Amino acid sequence: MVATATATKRELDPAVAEGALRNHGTVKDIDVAARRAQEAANRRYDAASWLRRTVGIVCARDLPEEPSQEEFRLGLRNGIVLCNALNKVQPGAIPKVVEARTDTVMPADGSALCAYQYFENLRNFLVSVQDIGLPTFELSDLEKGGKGVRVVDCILALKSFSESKTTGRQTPCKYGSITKPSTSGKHFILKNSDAFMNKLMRSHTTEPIQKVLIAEQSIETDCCLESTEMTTSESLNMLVRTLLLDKKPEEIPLIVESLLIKVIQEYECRAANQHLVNCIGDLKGSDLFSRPEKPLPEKTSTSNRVKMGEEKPNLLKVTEEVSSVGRNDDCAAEQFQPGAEISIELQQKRIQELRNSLSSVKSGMEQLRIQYSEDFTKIGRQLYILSNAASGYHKVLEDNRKLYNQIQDLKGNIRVYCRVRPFLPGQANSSSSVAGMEERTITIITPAKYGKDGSKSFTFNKVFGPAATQEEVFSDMQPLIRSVLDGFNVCIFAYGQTGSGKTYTMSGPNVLSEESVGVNYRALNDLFNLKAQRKGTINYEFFVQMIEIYNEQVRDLLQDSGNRRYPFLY
Ligand SMILES: Nc1ncnc2c1ncn2[C@@H]1O[C@H](COP(=O)(O)OP(=O)(O)OP(=O)(O)O)[C@@H](O)[C@H]1O
Repeated sequence: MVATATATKRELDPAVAEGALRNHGTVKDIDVAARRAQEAANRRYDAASWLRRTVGIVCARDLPEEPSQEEFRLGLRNGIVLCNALNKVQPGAIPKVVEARTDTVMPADGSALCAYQYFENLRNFLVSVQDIGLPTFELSDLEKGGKGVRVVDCILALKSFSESKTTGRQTPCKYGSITKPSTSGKHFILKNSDAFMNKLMRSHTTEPIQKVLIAEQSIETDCCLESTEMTTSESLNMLVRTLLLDKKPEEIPLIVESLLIKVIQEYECRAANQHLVNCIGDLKGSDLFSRPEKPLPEKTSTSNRVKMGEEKPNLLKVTEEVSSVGRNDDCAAEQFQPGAEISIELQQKRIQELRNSLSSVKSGMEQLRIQYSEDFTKIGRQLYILSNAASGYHKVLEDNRKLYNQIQDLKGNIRVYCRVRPFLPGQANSSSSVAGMEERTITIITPAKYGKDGSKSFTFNKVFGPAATQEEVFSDMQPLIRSVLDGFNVCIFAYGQTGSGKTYTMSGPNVLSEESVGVNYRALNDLFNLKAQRKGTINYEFFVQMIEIYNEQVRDLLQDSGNRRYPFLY
């Protein structure tokens, strides 16, 4: 009980304990609080003592043997003692410890070092401790209002680890509270929680409430996490009971209403803070942990300006204070308005939609690019084939021309055909001098000589009888027309006595039809058709000349005036 009394004296103001006792009216409550405070103090002493032994009293000069909670925090907040202790336990765990300058005069709040210095130390310490697998704490736990119990737990776990290394036995860690510290949520929740409690204190400060809260805070910060949660619940119950204790029944609904309003405001503020933290975390990623933690706007500054002992028992004052808290909560109200949060969410949603659209457009463009690429490849292949075909076309054409004309030569360069015209009208009863016709031979009856009839046979390339059509006659000489366009000279002419049918064969009758047109028209028609067929490869020009040879005179039949006789003068 002596140790208990000492610890209680260090941790709890007697007035607080008295106030808690008076307001709660139960000895049991204060006993529990005192016991917890004693346990917390003992563990803190244990941790401080081990640290001093481990790093030496010179290094741990700022850490008393039996430090108060504040002394404990100030002695460790630069991280030098912690880092050195860890290096003793685990040599080389922290390669570089940022030491404090000896000429620096450390003020009461321990801010002699720059923030980054103790931040680097503490961060390196926490990372190393976490790597070992020991429980860690939050950086904010070494600030005012932080949960020092976590720091104590961490140090005692390190102590156990050190002892287990020394003895070679595995010592179960009984102080595990945070095996992997969160760098965002809990930290800010802690701040908000403090602000919330301060608001309540400021709004409803009566001496008993202050005392209860001070006792509760002292207990809360020095107990383990489970105990803390339980204590918070109990403190809220006590707070509410105390608040409503001396109130008239008709005042209670209004008080409860004002409390609920505050709770809602607090909740919204926390949600906004959490959302902002998440946004920053998304933007910076892991960079969040690598930078010094910057505390949120100190919402308790307003409440700190309110004197703790100031009594406002009047309900109107309470209500006014509640609303003034909402107004004066400057940073939170300005930075984390619900409207701003909605706007940010809306912008994020739109950005996401734009990203989705951009992604779909990109994929569409990529598909189009692939499709175009495939099409171009196909076209290229076809073009290559066509190019090869075009380059080989003239060669093939030449080969074809040569082969074709060789066939014509084999058929004979000079071909003679015989055509027998039918009897003209009015000659039906006349006797024919043709004795017989075969495909290539015609037999003519010769006049009687010396009283004896005779016949004579003639052979031609082909013999056409009276029934032969214009088309049949032309089909035998049609291949020669193509030879003209291959560069060969061709001559087709008719020979025979007057009235034998030369004009009819070469040109046709007086009244022309498709079937009756003669060789000239058909040949010209073929020439123009072949020219059209070879339009893309060969260009032909046609010239026509018509002459007459009569009585040893040559005349140009297409000359309308001037000299029509040979030699022609153009
Ligand atoms: N194969 C035929 N079928 C029907 N009628 C024909 C045929 N051959 C010639 N004739 C007719 O015979 C007549 C004489 O023919 P055509 O004028 O062609 O003879 P020609 O040899 O040109 O004579 P010329 O040397 O005097 O000019 C014409 O009336 C013609 O219509």
